[in-house]
Amino acid sequence: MSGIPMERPLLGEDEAAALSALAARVRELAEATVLTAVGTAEAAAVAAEIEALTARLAAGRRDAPPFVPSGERRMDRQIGNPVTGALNPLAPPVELTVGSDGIVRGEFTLSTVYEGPPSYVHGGVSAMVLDQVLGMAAAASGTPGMTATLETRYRRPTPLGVPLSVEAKASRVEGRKVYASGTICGPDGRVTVEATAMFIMPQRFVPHS
Ligand SMILES: CCCCCCCCCCCCCC(=O)SCCNC(=O)CCNC(=O)[C@H](O)C(C)(C)COP(=O)(O)OP(=O)(O)OC[C@H]1O[C@@H](n2cnc3c(N)ncnc32)[C@H](O)[C@@H]1OP(=O)(O)O
Repeated sequence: MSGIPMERPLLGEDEAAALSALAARVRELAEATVLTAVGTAEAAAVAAEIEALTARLAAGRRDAPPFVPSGERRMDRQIGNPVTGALNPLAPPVELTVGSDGIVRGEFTLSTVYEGPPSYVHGGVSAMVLDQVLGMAAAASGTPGMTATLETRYRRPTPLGVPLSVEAKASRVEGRKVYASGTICGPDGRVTVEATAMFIMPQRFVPHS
């Protein structure tokens, strides 16, 4: 069992917008931190200011990341998600849409905070993005589930700082199992990473089980 409660408070529109704007500033801070060359004294002074700002935010603390009321699909509500969540400074965030053809698509750019090999995206970050997008494709098929397997094939390096596209689709459903596949492409449209995955709806979530 997780130590984080399942029940979540729902954010209103104004609070979601304000906290998303805060997360955007923290994302900028993370990149500025990785790239800064201000010197040790200035870095120490900024660290002290950030410590004070963190204490201000922690003065009112929730037990778990909040949700927003869902749109058409329940999967839209996790605003703290590390891939798509506007509220999460660790998320790029990747904005995804689900087409009437069941294909989940998104465009995103990854900054230097996601660097693996110099000037390229970390392979684990690509896998995380694909896990999310394939998982949403599985959910869009009507059978959401937990990732049971995820296989990635890194065809060529994925560049940082340029627009990337990602898409995925569920290929088949077998009872509680859903199979999905997808790709990340560079700005030239060539595939950099391919993935296939299998998601399983836990027995406890099966209606009337
Ligand atoms: C659910 C709601 C989610 C909402 C999502 C919204 C979209 C957001 C997108 C989010 C995206 C991000 C998502 C994330 O990040 S999810 C986080 C990463 N994934 C996990 O933490 C999953 C951990 N594992 C489990 O919870 C359980 O093991 C699961 C749920 C996977 C199965 O436990 P369950 O008790 O249900 O299984 P069972 O024992 O009755 O077996 C049933 C069948 O499955 C077969 N099998 C089992 N495991 C595996 C395996 N690993 N590989 C291959 N096969 C496996 C098994 O042989 C059997 O086959 P058969 O004998 O019937 O042929």
